[in-house]
Amino acid sequence: IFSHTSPEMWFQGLFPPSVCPANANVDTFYGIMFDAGSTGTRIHIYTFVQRSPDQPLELEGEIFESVKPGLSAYVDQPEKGAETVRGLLEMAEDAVPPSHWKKTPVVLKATAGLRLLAEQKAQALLSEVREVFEESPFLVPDNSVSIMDGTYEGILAWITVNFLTGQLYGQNQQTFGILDLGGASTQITFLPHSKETLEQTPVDFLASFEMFNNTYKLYTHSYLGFGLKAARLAALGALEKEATDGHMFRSSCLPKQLEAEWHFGGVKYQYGGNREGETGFEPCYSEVLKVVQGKLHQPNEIHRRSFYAFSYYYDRAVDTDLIDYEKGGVLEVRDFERKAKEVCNNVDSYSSASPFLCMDLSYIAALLKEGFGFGDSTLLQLTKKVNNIETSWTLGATFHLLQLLGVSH
Ligand SMILES: Nc1nc2c(ncn2[C@@H]2O[C@H](COP(=O)(O)OP(=O)(O)O)[C@@H](O)[C@H]2O)c(=O)[nH]1
Ligand SMILES: [Ca+2]
Repeated sequence: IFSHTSPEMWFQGLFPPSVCPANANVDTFYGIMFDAGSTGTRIHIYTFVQRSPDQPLELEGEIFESVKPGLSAYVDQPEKGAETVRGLLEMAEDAVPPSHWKKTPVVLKATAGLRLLAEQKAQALLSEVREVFEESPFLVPDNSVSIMDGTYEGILAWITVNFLTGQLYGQNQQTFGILDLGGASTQITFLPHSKETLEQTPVDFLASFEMFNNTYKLYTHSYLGFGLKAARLAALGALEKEATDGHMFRSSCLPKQLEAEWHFGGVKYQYGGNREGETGFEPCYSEVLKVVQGKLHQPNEIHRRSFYAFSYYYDRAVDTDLIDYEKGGVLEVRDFERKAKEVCNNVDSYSSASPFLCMDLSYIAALLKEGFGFGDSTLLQLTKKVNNIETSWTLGATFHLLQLLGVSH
């Protein structure tokens, strides 16, 4: 069982852990979780304290660092890919005191970028990372380097957000759903309240999960190929074509005169604007609509649940001043469409930002409305951090890991 650091412990941050008066009699634990995402690799080093054996572990803080590109960009240089992990792991040697190295578990979970690679190439990358782990001074549990099932990606992010917002313990539990938009896949997860949802949902969209002495039966799904960057390729038609070399993929979502190239998942793509044809919101929206229309399950109950949205939902909302980078904010689904219109109908005045801004916003609007079936006025809480901890599946995964290792229960 876990709980938040209590407010009266505010003074802890002022002292190094070893001399902090509050730490005189407490045990400190660390957990290292790597997120090998499609666009980058990130290390999350969590610190937990246990004040006495019969008290729950408390999450004390997080150290976070990241590198780009992700492991999948090293598809043909697995050793070089693993070196990026080694660099981040060296940071952990500074963050965790040497006396704790041997009992601090280190785990890496890869998501959609590696799911999309040929099995053999993905395994070669993972086995190089495994070697880096074995050479480190940390505890390497069985199966510590793997590709995570998409179902867990959603569940664990749901655990993180609901833990950080205090919904998993105490009275008045009112859980939030989560929307995660990665580079290569996207997840939707919520706790259904209505019997209809449970009855009308295909079984592979429901998953039971045990955490903090509770069993949660969640609606969750990870859509592979529906992440923001994968959707760009789908909208450009670059996924249907076998040979991408030398071919110019054009879209009405891009600035008319643009011609450029882009590397994703180890492949080079050339793309450009619709020199002769139409541009602007209308044609762009119908392009991105084709990517999502009729392809996603639409649970009715989402109209009555509240959702937290992060990752690319957050990043694009920041890019277009819909929310503040530090504070995040609350948006309606229609705000993304409104912004998409504004940007797409004036692409040239936004060309200093990413040339994909119009396409990305249009895709987000289409995904929310036509993909998941959200209403225009559904409220989304855009959040990057809660209590200074990243809203990422990695925290949920670390809880799960410590539970498995018997550090907590
Ligand atoms: N809040 C938050 N966002 C993150 C973190 N790590 C990655 N992201 C976001 O995740 C998005 C990229 O998705 P990625 O994980 O690379 O692709 P995936 O493999 O398809 O999930 C970007 O919007 C990043 O800003 C994190 O620790 N915290
Ligand atoms: Ca991710």
